[in-house]
Amino acid sequence: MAPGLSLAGELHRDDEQLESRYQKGVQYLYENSNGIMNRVPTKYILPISERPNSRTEDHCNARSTNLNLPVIDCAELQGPDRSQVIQSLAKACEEYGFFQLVNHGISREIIQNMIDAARRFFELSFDERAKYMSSDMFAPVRYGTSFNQNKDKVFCWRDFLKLSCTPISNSLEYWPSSPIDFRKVALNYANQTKSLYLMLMGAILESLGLLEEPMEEANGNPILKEFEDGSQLMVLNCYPPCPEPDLTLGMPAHSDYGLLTLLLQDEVKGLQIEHQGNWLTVEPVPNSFVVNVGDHLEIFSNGKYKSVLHRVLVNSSNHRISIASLHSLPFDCVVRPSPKLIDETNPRRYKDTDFATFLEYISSREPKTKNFLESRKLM
Ligand SMILES: O=C(O)CCC(=O)C(=O)O
Ligand SMILES: [Fe+2]
Repeated sequence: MAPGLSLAGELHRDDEQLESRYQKGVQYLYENSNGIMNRVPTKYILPISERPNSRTEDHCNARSTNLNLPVIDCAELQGPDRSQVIQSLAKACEEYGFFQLVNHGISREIIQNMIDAARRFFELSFDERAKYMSSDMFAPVRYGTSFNQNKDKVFCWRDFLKLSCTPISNSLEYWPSSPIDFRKVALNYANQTKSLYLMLMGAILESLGLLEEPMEEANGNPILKEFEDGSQLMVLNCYPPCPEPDLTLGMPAHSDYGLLTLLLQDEVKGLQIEHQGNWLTVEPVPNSFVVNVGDHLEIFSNGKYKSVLHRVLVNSSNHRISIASLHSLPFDCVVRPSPKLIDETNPRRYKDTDFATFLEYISSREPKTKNFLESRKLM
């Protein structure tokens, strides 16, 4: 065989080997580096214009600028004099698309147990984690890496475990059985976040003027049948230390697809949101949730509430864990602007959409193209 051909063959094989290594995720890379990974592999290096500190992007980066999000106090939301906090909620959803939720009633223990269970899952051996790898978007459990590992040309520095909770009774038996208490802890956490979401959704509907009666306070939850039957997906994110954090991202800029996301982050910062043309870092507040408006709520509110772009930075010294709980209507439901929010001065701004259209969009999309929401806009 001609030497050139043999060399090409070798290179090809090397590329394949590397590729299959990257498919195993960044925690795998980290674990197998023996603590000496000085450079980030080329696979994770973003073009200059997309790096965290790029100023050539439309947005100027503000890595050192921290943001204290508007704070919504759940105790006030459930108290007798709610009008003030309902107004603050509306303002936060319009201006930031994000808020910090405090006094939410989920105990410190449940929160800490969930973060610990997630951390311990990502510390399991690779073979144990790999049992949950799947490219099926409908799998009740899915372990993977990057954003869309079958499409991304450049990978991001993140591994994830997605747990479908719709309905939990059908999914639970597929969730990881290791660490030993994982299912119990995640189930408890999923149920608690669902109740919290329903309470918040009641307040959001009220803030949009869409509830005939104020929220029922009998058991603290509104009666919102179609929301109760809605979908819930939990995403456990793991961002290991990265040797060159300025060259890559934990998650690229994206918006979340559902109505609301309830995000728990540990004490390590990394989440940035786009606000008035800047990337601002959200300060972690212990025992609170970061809540954000998703694409479906922007559509449902006919553009009044904003589904805002956010991304995640990585760092060279600390692991970061976050847990996102994404809530929406049932998968077979059509999401459309609420008819009560459409009139002559406020024409309909979005097309109807459903979950199948969304899945089709993300599985066919080229990385970095405009987000899904843009494709639903009428003007
Ligand atoms: O890790 C974070 O802080 C954000 C995660 C996120 O945006 C997501 O899971 O959609
Ligand atoms: Fe997100």
